[in-house]
Amino acid sequence: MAVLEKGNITIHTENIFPIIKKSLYTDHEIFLRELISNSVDAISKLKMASLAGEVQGEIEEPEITIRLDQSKRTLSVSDNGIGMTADEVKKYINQVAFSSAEDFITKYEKSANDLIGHFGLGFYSSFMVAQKVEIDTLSYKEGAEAVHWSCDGSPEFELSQGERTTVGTTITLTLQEEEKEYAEPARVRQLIKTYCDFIPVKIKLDGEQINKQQALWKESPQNLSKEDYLEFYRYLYPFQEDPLLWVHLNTDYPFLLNGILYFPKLKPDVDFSKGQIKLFCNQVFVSDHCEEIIPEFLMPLRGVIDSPDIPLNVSRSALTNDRTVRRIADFIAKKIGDRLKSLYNENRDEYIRCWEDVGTFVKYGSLKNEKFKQQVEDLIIYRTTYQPTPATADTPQVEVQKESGDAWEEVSTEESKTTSTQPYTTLKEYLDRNQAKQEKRVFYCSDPSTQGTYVELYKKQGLEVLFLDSFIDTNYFIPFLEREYSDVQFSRVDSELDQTLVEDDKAQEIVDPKTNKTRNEVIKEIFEKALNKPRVNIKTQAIKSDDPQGTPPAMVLLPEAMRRLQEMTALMQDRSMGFPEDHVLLINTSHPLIQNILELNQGAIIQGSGESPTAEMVNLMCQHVYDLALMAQKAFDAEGMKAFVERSNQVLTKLTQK
Ligand SMILES: Nc1ncnc2c1ncn2[C@@H]1O[C@H](COP(=O)(O)OP(=O)(O)OP(=O)(O)O)[C@@H](O)[C@H]1O
Repeated sequence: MAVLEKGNITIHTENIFPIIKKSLYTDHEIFLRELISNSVDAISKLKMASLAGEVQGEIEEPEITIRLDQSKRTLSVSDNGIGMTADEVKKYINQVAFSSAEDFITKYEKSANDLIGHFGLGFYSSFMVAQKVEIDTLSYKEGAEAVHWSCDGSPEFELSQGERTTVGTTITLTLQEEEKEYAEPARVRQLIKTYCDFIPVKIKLDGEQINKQQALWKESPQNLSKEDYLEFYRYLYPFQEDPLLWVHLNTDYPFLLNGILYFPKLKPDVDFSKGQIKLFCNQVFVSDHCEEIIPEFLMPLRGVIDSPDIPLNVSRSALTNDRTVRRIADFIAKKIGDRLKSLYNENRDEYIRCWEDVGTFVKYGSLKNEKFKQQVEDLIIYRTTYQPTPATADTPQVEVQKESGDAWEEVSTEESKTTSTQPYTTLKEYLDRNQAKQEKRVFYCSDPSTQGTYVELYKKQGLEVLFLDSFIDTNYFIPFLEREYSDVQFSRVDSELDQTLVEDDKAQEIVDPKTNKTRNEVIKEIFEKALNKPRVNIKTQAIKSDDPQGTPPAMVLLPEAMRRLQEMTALMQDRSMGFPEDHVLLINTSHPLIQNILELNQGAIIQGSGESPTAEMVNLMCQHVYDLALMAQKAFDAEGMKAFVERSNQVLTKLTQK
């Protein structure tokens, strides 16, 4: 075999190999992905040359073959791509690759950990696992001669005449002893499945094709069915619930990007910081972590993004600041917003069905990203007590933007086809509808289980209440809404009773001629005396109702400003907020029970003794009324519960005494 050239690789490669081997790549296995990517490139280059009429005759069906020999510890990757001439080997392997490797090393020597850890050295990453690398190649060019190149990891290479007879390239690695696993068929199959499953060229091992998947994101959405998208999701995320909806991304300007992003059903402990989107580059798997590419608020999404325009051989911090990456992030966010808009506008029932999960995501996105907020602010809906009748139900008009090449699909179930029973509204609709009655006030409920009584009361009086009862609502979204709608007052249903709920007809009626005290004053005094709790602010109001028996005799209120101060203090001290001792006890003077207590108390006064059985009964009743009101707020501790049970028994005994 004639040696064409023997020489030293000119750059300071003594420094390169130890670094390649040790510090740059934590995952040695990626060498195989690099070799296969090069083969795919070579195959597509040959195809292009053929289309340009540069290749004589038909080209073979593209194919990559992997051969393993465990006894010789070799692995080879063969392709029937474009091949290389001796000059090209000199240019692309000896010079270009080494010089780019040197640039690379110079740049990252000091901060090897700052590397994205993928791509960059391409072909030379083979030296992470090989003690010797050989290239056998024959160019497609007319008259080209086969070339053999070999390098044992030292700065010396050898270029000689080769024996290859078919166009293409074979790279053969003689593996280092500690890397011999890469000659095992099972290990190689697993690597191909991870990195190269979606590659559009057949990869064969032992005569069998080992990459099988169709890269669905590269297909035209028009040719895909709902089942195709679901199947693909199930393949990517096995044993997970089906996604709620998805968006197929397709653009080639100003950057090339394809992908399919799915909205999964959110788990309550969703961690917004960890992404599960898979990043591909030309159908080769790159990473499960695209935190630098995807805006944080899109992290709950799943699926695939494939873009050769995402720079992969730069540091993570450089990636975050990269202009194209920022544009890609904006593009994705916009597409997600468009997707939600179209669903909102075209299938509101379906939108509502997904809202519980999608809503958290949309609200979080609005908090995090101003542009996204502007896009979705009219799409944020709230569960409401309002019951629209078909005649008055107004469907808000939302402009829909559509671009060709995008396809929207969603999972529709049988139940979603029936009209939703839970009414939802936007804030704008709420404000418009209630302008006359409530002006610019929004009543909301943050916990239906403890504020149910209050919600009922508002509802009966025709006041509309919104439910802002998710974790994100109470902790972040309500303050956000208050900032956004600074002219609107948001009050929780248990913060105070709206004036429309009370009547003051009887309030000023004098009931004690001796002292000239009004009915309300007397009731207040009775409770103050019976409860003896200076931190509880007792108020008296008559709740308006056609059926006073149906209203609560008393309610515990937590005025908005006071409650927030307490919440904030608790948050700052990093403790959960117990039920505040300072609160308002509102006595509903129109309730028959309060009326009875008043009359009972008057009887006790006539007897002239505070210690009389009647007076004692009044005390017990007042405490009981207070406890029942607390109970509606779930504000009982163990002590309180014990006292309540004991007193209940006492009251029942007294009532049943002959
Ligand atoms: N199987 C192959 N067939 C033909 N040419 C090849 C093959 N493998 C490598 N080459 C040539 O060698 C060059 C250097 O390859 P290398 O993998 O180092 O870098 P790259 O592919 O250009 O970039 P990347 O860093 O993205 O891998 C390629 O650009 C190509 O011209």
